[in-house]
Amino acid sequence: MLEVEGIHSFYGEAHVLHGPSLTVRDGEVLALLGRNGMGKTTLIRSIMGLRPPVVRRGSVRWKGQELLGLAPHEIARRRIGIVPQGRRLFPSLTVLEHLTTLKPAGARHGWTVAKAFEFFPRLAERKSNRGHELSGGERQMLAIARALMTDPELVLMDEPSEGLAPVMVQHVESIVLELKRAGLAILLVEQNLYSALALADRVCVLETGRVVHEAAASEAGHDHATLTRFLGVH
Ligand SMILES: Nc1ncnc2c1ncn2[C@@H]1O[C@H](COP(=O)(O)OP(=O)(O)OP(=O)(O)O)[C@@H](O)[C@H]1O
Repeated sequence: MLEVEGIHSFYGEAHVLHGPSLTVRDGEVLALLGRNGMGKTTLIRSIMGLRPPVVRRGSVRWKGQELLGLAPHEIARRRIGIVPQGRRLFPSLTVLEHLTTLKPAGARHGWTVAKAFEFFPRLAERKSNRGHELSGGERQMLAIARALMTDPELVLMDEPSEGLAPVMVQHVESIVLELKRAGLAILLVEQNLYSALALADRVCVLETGRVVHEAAASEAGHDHATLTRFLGVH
């Protein structure tokens, strides 16, 4: 279980997160919603120990242990993976190289390269292609496959469907559901409300760095007044 409690994150003197708290339970998908600039990416980066921002107060506990103050690679070693906003791939590395940077090709346990290729057959076909040669959808699959190479129990996904064609958005949704079925917990930042409601067990709305609403996804779907108020959807 991940427990974020009252964290305050800053970019220089700009105070962006004003003490949001949330919990991601084992094996659940929690969708983090909110309009642009409300602090979703900042929250993901704060959990993963990425700088900037700087977290000045609060706590991020994973299985009861404090993560704040640890470096991102130490957090990854505790089995938290990240699919960052904008994918963050290396243009000159091949698909295979992206995966083997994190886990040797001969590894036999957990998410191996072979298992990733079975899960993403398209990546197997493109294994010798470099990052810059991949389509948007292939890049997103690679970003997800790379996160899986750390054998995570929790994956932080920052807008995995951003900029993808509708057919790829559906594909990414089916991947999220399959990972959930495989037992992973997922904290999913998602701009598309309907996608979030279809994938998540619970939703949490962030507004100017504060959690302003939390609900089961099944209830949130019927609560148009709240959604309109916080997200501007109709
Ligand atoms: N590196 C940075 N330096 C300074 N301010 C930043 C930086 N990154 C984000 N911010 C500011 O922090 C606030 C929250 O941004 P953040 O990217 O976390 O929002 P978001 O909810 O993820 O939005 P989006 O959907 O647009 O990514 C915004 O006001 C943004 O301008």
